Amino acid sequence: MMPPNEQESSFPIIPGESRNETIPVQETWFSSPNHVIPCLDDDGPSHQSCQSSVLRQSLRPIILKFEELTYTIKIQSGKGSYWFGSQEPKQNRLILNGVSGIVKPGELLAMLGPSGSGKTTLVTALAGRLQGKLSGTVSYNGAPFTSSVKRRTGFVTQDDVLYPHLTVMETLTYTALLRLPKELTRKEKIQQAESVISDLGLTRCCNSVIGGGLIRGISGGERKRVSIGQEMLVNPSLLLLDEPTSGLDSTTAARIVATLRSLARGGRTLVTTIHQPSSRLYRMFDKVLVLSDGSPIYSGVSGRVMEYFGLIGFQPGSSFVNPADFVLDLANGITSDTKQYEQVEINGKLDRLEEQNSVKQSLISAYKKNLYPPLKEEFSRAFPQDQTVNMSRSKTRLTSKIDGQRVGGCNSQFY
Ligand SMILES: Nc1ncnc2c1ncn2[C@@H]1O[C@H](COP(=O)(O)OP(=O)(O)OP(=O)(O)O)[C@@H](O)[C@H]1O
Repeated sequence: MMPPNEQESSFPIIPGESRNETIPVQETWFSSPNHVIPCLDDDGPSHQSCQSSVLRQSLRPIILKFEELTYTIKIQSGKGSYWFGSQEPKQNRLILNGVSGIVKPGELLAMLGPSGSGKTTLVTALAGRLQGKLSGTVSYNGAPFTSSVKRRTGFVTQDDVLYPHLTVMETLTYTALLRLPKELTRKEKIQQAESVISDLGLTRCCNSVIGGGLIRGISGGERKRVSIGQEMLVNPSLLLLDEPTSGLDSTTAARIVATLRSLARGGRTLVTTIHQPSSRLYRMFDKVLVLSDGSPIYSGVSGRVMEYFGLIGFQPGSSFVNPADFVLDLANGITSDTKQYEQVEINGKLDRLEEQNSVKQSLISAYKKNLYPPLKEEFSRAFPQDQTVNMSRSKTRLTSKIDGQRVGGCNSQFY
């Protein structure tokens, strides 16, 4: 990890590009999104759920912190007989490479990246469910994953498992009866299920069967909302979701993300992976983490993503671009200069792979140089007593020139 130079701007200028050397960093560039105000008394969209003091008590704010997560798997080379097993030695494959971030109660973090970039692997690791060799640290309020954290964590996987013969109401009622604390009466548990059905807009289909396989049931979007509802029922303090909007129309997707944001504003910590959000969805995220082949290229406030990439020399082709499309292109190594990739494919020339890899590498280096040091400082501020992370308290400062004046201290609050 290269510490940025104290005296000069640490934003690299990409060689070969006519990029601006003066970096207009604003003082507020690293500040937290000021609209994020967790309110522990407001229970998000579910006002009825506030009725239960037991559930309200179960909401304990969780600061989720993950640092330098690296995950490697061993894979067979593919040579050899399928039936009798390969004689080739297994090879290591790096799935996550030095991924870090911090999410606080009241915030919604979206993980973006191309297919196969490691989003599901990362969210599974944060949910404490990843098998295999994971290095780095994940902490919940400065402590490791415990059964108490597990009880307060909800995880909505991409492939939900629901009983096809039960109705929506039955599914959520049975979940409530099974998962809610015994201090609640049966009536209160059923009320909680009804409240979640209403919050998630499932009233219209609450008596329809889930379906699946040969049984026709509720739609894919409704099914996804039932899965989210199952986790919402227990009022988790930390809610992790893998692709909650995949396969949904933009209105339903926006409704789900708005619900997630409301849940966050109610004092919860929300993390979701998302494949290709529209700009409407993107605006609802507080923070984003962008992965490229398992390595981070951005981790921070969502509203500053365009500014950051602009500062390191990557501008979008037009001023009206969806930030998500722009960062996904970058994560694939595609810049506005190399944007003629459609043409490239038509011509059958895929020899731009090398160029794309070099763009990815420069974005990964820029992240390490510019974003990781202030993030590391934020870690030490969030939990100075944290024993789970061995941090070097480097006094790195990002400095820049604005109109000839040196502006320092931008490391103060990236998050
Ligand atoms: N157990 C495993 N065995 C083999 N490959 C794996 C395993 N786990 C993850 N991978 C590989 O790791 C990479 C990241 O997978 P992951 O599912 O995390 O990506 P993703 O960003 O969520 O993709 P998508 O958006 O398509 O769901 C993929 O290339 C995947 O094939």
